[in-house]
Amino acid sequence: MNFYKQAAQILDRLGKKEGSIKGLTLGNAEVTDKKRMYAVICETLKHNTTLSLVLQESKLLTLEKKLTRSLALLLLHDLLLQSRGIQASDAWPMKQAVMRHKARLKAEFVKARIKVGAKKDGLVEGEDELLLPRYVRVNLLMMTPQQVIDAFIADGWTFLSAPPSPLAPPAPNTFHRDEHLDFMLVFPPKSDLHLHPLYASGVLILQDKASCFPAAILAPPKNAYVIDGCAAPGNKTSQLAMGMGNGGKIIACDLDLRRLNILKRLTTKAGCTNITALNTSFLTLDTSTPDHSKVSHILLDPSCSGSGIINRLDYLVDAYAEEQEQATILETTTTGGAAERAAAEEKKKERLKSLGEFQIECVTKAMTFPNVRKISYSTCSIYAEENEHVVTTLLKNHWPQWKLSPRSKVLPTWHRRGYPADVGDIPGLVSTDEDRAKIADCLVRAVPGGPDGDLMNGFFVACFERVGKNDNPGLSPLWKGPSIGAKRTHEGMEADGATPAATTTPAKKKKNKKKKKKPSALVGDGSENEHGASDEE
Ligand SMILES: C[S@@+](CC[C@H](N)C(=O)[O-])C[C@H]1O[C@@H](n2cnc3c(N)ncnc32)[C@H](O)[C@@H]1O
Repeated sequence: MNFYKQAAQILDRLGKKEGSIKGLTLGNAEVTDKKRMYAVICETLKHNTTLSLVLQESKLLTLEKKLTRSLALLLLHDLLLQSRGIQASDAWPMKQAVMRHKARLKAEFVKARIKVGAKKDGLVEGEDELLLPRYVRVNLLMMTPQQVIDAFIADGWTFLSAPPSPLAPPAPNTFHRDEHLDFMLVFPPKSDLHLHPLYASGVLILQDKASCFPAAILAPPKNAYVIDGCAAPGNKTSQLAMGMGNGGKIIACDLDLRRLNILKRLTTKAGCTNITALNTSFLTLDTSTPDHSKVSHILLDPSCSGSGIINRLDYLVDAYAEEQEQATILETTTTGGAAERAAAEEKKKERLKSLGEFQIECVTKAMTFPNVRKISYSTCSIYAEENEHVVTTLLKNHWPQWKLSPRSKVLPTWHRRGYPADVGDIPGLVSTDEDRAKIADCLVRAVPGGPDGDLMNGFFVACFERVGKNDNPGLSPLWKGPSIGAKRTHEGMEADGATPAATTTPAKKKKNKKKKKKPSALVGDGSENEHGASDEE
């Protein structure tokens, strides 16, 4: 069969979620040139936002009725993004159908690139991927950052004592430590470390910087009982185990058995020994079992739109499947006009609403564990519906039992915080711009891509703390001020012997106790809770 036709069939099947990219390409006996097929499918998905825009603006599918959407995307990909062009005979009618509009398609491509480059839907394609550094988490269960640095220097790499300023990825063959997370090293974009012996032995973990934020913020003490509620494939679980020095217990729960098996494999490779994997819904966990009733910390990273993720294939497939569905609605209606576009927009809104409801349900469930004190909630979404809106609803429903951890405990030196305009009103508690700014300051965001973004995936984290019997939840609007410009801290660095962000020295604690506590409303004040100890002890 013609290569493009077969590729189009594979895209259609991916759109219907009938298999994985690898399964339908590399694992497909009917595909002869498996490597080429895998590459074409991945690249077309990566550039799907731009190519779909070209398709829409050029009206190619209306002008050339024989072309299907998936075939057109593949041919556009090769025409517009490959120097060798479409690899098919000039006599092939489908190639002719595209080439007839070559000039228009190229013009639309230039426009689409500008639009998409300006972060359409938060997905930054193509070139932006090249700008992202390769972030490496050093697995402190196996080696210290300094040992890894020395190993790379011995391999001929140049170690930079500070990150480039202004913010940029390191130059080729140079690397540096991350300025916010001490266990993280930053390498040039596209550094392929998969064959490095330290990667093979589980010392190097290739994990985006933003994805390390939730476990660093939750920072459970070494002997804690912890649940990672939506855990697979397990990068955050293994980071938790690292921070706890393999002490205590982590219950890693995921609904998807295939993904949970990946978690088991990856956490074993990382030398984690305190993890119990459970293939079940977090929402149905019995909170009264002996183990579950000891749980003090919960990490929740539930399914989300993935709209902050730059070019990760599973998210690209999801986005493609959704777009296929919407495009089918538009193409099967006679007018293809405003009403259908509005319907498609409505559908997207409904999806975000239902994701938001699921996310709220997850955190609400977490709050029912009898001894849970701290919950980190995160998404890799750029949408307020899954981020600030979720936080507002949870605060509305659960204050004064739960409040937000203050900025001083939530990556205080990280500059990108929540968006005040997206924090909703809470009658009697949050109504002014000042209130919203204070809530937003407790939240962490990362803007995807670069150069205007944070050179990582888009991300969001909030941390909730249970208000203890002796804590005064306060009355609006008396939050304690944010600690902007606080000293550099070492979040999540317990295993390395460093002091986590919220830890105070015993002397300071005594002093703090004497001070009359300022009442705070929805934002915690960073002081001790009812258990009489900070989490990091
Ligand atoms: C964003 S991913 C988690 C990524 C993971 N935290 C990591 O860092 O590797 C969301 C996960 O939630 C799982 N999930 C969805 N609904 C769930 C539920 N009700 N209970 C447990 N897991 C669920 C999905 O299978 C998926 O693996």
